This record gives sequence, C-alpha cells and structure tokens, in this order.
Amino acid sequence: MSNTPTHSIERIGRSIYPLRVFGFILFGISILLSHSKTESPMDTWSILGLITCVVYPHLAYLSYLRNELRETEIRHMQVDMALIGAISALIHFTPAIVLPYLIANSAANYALRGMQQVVKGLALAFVSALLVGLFLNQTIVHETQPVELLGPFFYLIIVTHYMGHLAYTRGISLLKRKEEAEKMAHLDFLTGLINRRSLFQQIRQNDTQTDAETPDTTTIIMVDLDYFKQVNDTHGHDHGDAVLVQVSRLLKNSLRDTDLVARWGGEEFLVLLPKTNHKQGMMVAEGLREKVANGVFSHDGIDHKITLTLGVASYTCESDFQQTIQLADKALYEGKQFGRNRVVSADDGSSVRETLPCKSKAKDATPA
Ligand SMILES: Nc1nc2c(ncn2[C@@H]2O[C@H](COP(=O)(O)OP(=O)(O)OP(=O)(O)O)[C@@H](O)[C@H]2O)c(=O)[nH]1
Repeated sequence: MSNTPTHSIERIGRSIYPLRVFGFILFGISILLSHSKTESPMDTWSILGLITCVVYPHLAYLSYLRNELRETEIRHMQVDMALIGAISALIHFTPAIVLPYLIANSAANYALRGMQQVVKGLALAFVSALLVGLFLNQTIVHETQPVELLGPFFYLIIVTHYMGHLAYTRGISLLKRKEEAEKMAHLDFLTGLINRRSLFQQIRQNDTQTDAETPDTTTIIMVDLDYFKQVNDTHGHDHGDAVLVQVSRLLKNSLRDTDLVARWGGEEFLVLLPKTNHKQGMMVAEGLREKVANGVFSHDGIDHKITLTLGVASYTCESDFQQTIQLADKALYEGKQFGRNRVVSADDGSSVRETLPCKSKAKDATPA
C-alpha cells in the first residue's frame, strides 16, 4: 500500500473507532439515566436505542476492518450523526446532553473530512431527530441532573483534545515529509550529492552575497570518469553505480566544506571552488585526478581501477557563468581527445570577462 495522504487519513479514521465505542456507550448510559429521571419504564424504542449504542460501534469497526475504504469511514461518520439525532429524540432532546455529542462529532467530522461532512452530518442528525421525535411524539426536556452531564462533557473534552492531538501530529509529520521531499529534490538519489538544479541555486545565492567591489575568483572543474561504459558493460550496472557512489564520496571528502560537488549527469561531476584562483584550481584538480587514479573501487569482491579527465575554468562574478562551464567542458573534451586521465586548463584568457556588473550575475546562473 502506498503512503499517500489518503492512507494517512485512513489510519486516523481507524484510530477514532475506540472513541466511537466510548461515545456510544456514554450515550447509552444517557438513555438509562433519562428513564431513571422521568421514572418511566424503558419502552421498546429505548431498549432498541440502548442495544444500538452498544452494538453499532463494534459492527462499524468490523465493517471498517473488512473494507478499509475512505467511503466506509465517511459513511460511518454520517451514520454516527444520524444515530445521535435519533437517540436525542429518545432522551427528549435534552440540549445539555445532546449538544456536547453534536459538537464533538462535528469537530471530528471537520478535522477528518472538512466542512461539507459537518453540514451533511448535522443535516442527518436534524432529520433523524425530527422523524423519531415526531414518530414517538417526544417533547423537549430541559432539566438535567449533574450526573447526566458528566458523560457528554467528558466525551466532548476527550474528542476535541484527541482531534487537536491528531491535527498537531499530522501537521508535524506533513512538515517533516515536506522538508524531506524538498531535501530530496536537491539531491542526486544515487550519490547523495547536490544535483544540477541545486548547484545553480547555490551559485545564485553565493553571487548575490558577493561583494561587488572586490569579486573573488571561483574555479570550476568538470570531472568525467574515463571508459566508464566498460564497467557497466563488463560487470553490470550495480558495479557502475557502486563506482559512481565511491568516486563521488572520494571527491567530496577531498575538498573543503565550502566547495561544492554536484552530479552533473551520468558519470560527470562538477566541482565548484569558491575563492580559488585558476592556478590553485588546477592544483586541486590534479590532486583529485591522482587520488582517484591511485584508489581502488571495490564492489562484490571485484576491484575497479578508475581514472578521471578534468577540465578547469575560472570566473569572477563578472564573468559569464554559463560560458565558464562551456569552457571547462571544452577543456574536458580536449582531455578526452589527448588520451584521458589528465587535467586540462581552459585558461586562455577568455574565461574571465569583465563586462557585467557583479550584482546582476545571479540571473546568469540558470540551468542551460
Ligand atoms: N551504472 C550507472 N551507469 C551510468 C549512470 N549514468 C550514466 N551511466 C553510464 O555511463 C556510461 C557513459 O558512457 P560514455 O558516455 O560512452 O563514456 P565513457 O565510457 O566513460 O567513455 P569516455 O567518457 O569517453 O571516457 C554509459 O554506459 C551510461 O550508461 C548511472 O547512474 N549508473
């Protein structure tokens, strides 16, 4: 069963069945107390009402267990309201007793199914109270003994607090799920690295925080695994996946906390080194190349040797970020042409342009 909001509502619906049993038993006691108050003998209708109070919530629960459908739950909540109306007539509509039940159940209807369900429920309660009241020719009795009020008010307090508790816990769990979903939307599901979209967002953020007067140089390294297809073709995709995960971890662990590593796509990564000039960036790229080339990436008892080709380009916030990526990509491509397992610089002077004002750069950092 999928974990959709509908199913989480079903679980809440299910958890209120014990309250339904409790409420109807209290309502049954109200019938008994009502008769002891008027000293009238229990007639057939009152006995029937009493039996309904005891039996119905259990039957409702059993039928719910068999169906576990949203519609079953909605039907039961409406039957509840119709029964509250009918039994209200049996206890002479005593408002101090009937109102707490109506309020509590309406609150539950509202919390679980919204206003439409509340209106339907109240209409059903009203119609059934009217019909039974007319049929039994019942009058309204206002007097109540304090003991009669205990049950309904206890029920009201419990149901409304329980609904509050459900709303609170549901709100928290929805919030957690939303946060989790937002986090996942920014991460690559295989490697756990940030994805391309998130990288652009972070660059935009960094750019707006950059001091326009003294812009720093940022260096980009495009990283591509060499002959990676062979790993997949020879050993299968799970080996390829394991290698990607291990290489991405090695890249991440080899860099500063302020550097960014993103999965650019497939077997390609983008490393972004803030406050790093081109020369320093070249050294970092060489370090990464060496580490991976000297490493062994094992999966299922098989050791894989991997090499990287890296293209390096630098920019200040004045330069065109997209163009810098293209330059790094071009350098990477050249590295592949020259035989792979190498670092190639794109620094021919064109990677750092001084044309646009610093603060307006953020808009350039949008995915191609
Ligand atoms: N296992 C796995 N493989 C992937 C994933 N993404 C891309 N690939 C594979 O990466 C391979 C990339 O192949 P190519 O573009 O030919 O590159 P290459 O074999 O590394 O060769 P060069 O880049 O030219 O050195 C393809 O086989 C893709 O199926 C992934 O998430 N998991």
